[in-house]
Amino acid sequence: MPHVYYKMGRFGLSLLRHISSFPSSRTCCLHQRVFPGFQSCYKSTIPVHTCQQRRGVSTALRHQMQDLSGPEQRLLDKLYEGLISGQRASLAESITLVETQHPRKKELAQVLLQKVLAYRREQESHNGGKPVAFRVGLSGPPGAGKSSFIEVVGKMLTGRGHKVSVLAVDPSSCTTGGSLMGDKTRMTELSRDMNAFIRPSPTSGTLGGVTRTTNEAIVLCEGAGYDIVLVETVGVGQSEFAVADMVDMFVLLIPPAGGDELQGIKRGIIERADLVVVTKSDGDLVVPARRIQTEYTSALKLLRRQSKSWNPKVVRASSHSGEGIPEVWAKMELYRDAMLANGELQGRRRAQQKVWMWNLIQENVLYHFQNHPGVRDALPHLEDRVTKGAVSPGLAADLLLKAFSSPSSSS
Ligand SMILES: Nc1nc2c(ncn2[C@@H]2O[C@H](COP(=O)(O)OP(=O)(O)OP(=O)(O)O)[C@@H](O)[C@H]2O)c(=O)[nH]1
Repeated sequence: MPHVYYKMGRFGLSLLRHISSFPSSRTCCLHQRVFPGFQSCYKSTIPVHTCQQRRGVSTALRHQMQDLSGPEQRLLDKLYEGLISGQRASLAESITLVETQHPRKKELAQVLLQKVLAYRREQESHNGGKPVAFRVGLSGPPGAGKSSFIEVVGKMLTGRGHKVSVLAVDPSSCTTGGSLMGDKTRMTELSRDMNAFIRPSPTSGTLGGVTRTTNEAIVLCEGAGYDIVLVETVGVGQSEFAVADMVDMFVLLIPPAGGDELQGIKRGIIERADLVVVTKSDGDLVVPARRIQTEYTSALKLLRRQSKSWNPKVVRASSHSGEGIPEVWAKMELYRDAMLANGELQGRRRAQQKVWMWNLIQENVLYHFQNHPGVRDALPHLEDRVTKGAVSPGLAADLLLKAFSSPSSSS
C-alpha cells in the first residue's frame, strides 16, 4: 500500500503536536476527524496510508453532516439549493457564512463548501475535466481606473451572455477599518445588472482571513453559475500577491502617469502580470499612455517567463470611450484558451490549492503558537533580550518552541 511521508522540521512537528492537543479548537476537531490517529503519528517521519486518509476525509464530512441539528441541516439545504439554482440572495448569504468568525458557523460553512465543491467537480467532469469558470485578478494603484474598467468590461460580458461576479480584497479594511478602494458607490450600473454579482471586501479580519474567505467565495460564485469571476484589489501591501495566487490570470492596471505615481508599483508584481492594461487611454492621455505601453513592453521582455504558452502583453484601453475594451477581453480569452489547451491553467489551479492549504495551516499554527500560555509568558522578556543583543534570535526561538511543546506548559 502506498505511503505518503510528511517530512517536517522540529518546528513544524512541535507546533502540530501542540495543536493536536487543543481539544476544543476547530483545527484540532477537524484534524482528528480528517486524520483519525493524527496525534499518534507525528514522529520525525510520518507514514500515513493514503486510502486510510481518504476514508478519513469522507468520514470527517459524514460526521459533520450527522452532527448537524435539524435547523442547521435545513439552513444548509436551503443555501445549497438556492446557490446552485443561481439565486443571488443565497450566494450572498453563503458568502456571509464563510466570512463568519463564529466557530460553529465556520464548520457549517465548510460542510456547504464541500457540497459545492462536489457539485462543481461534477460540472467539470461534464465539461471534459476543464474548469467551468475563468478567474481573473485585477490590481492597480489607487485611482488607476479599476472600478471603471470592471464596470465597462462587466457590462460587455453580461451583454454577451456571461454571468460575472466581482469580489474585492481591500487590504486597508483589514488594518484600519478604512477603505483604500473608496467608500464611494462603485460600479453603479453593473451592480444593477441581474447577471452580475458584486461583493465588497469584508471589513474586518487579517489579510490571511480575507484571502481565505475570498478563495471560498470564488468557489461559491462558481457553484452559483458565474462563469467569470473577477477579483479586484488595490496595489498596496501583499494583497495583490495574494490575489495573483488565487486566479487563472492576473491583470495589472496602470494609469498613464509617470514618475512618482508609478513608484508604488512593485517589480515583483509586474513579474506576476499576465497582462498589463494601460488605462485612460483617451484624449490628452493617449500620448502618455502610448509611452507607458512602450516602457512596460520593454520591461516585460527582461522578466522571466511564467508560462510556456503565454508571453505577457501590454495593451491600452479607455473605459470612458470604450476604445480597446473588446481587444483587452479578446487577449484574455486568447490567454485562457492557450493555457487550457496545454493544461497549464489546470496545473496552476492545482498548485494554488496546495499554496492555499499551507497558508491556512501557517496561519492557524502561528495563531496557536502566539496564544500558548507558556509562549505568551516568555515572549516579552525574550523579545526584549533579543532586541538588546543579549540573547541570539536562534536561542530565543528554541526556548519559545520548548515552552510551546513542553507537556506541562500546554496543560
Ligand atoms: N480619462 C479617463 N479617466 C478615467 C478612465 N477610467 C477611470 N477614469 C477616472 O479615474 C478616476 C479613478 O477611477 P476609478 O475607476 O474609480 O479608479 P479605481 O482604480 O477603481 O480607484 P480606487 O477605487 O480609488 O482604487 C475617476 O475620476 C475616473 O473618472 C478612463 O478610461 N479615462
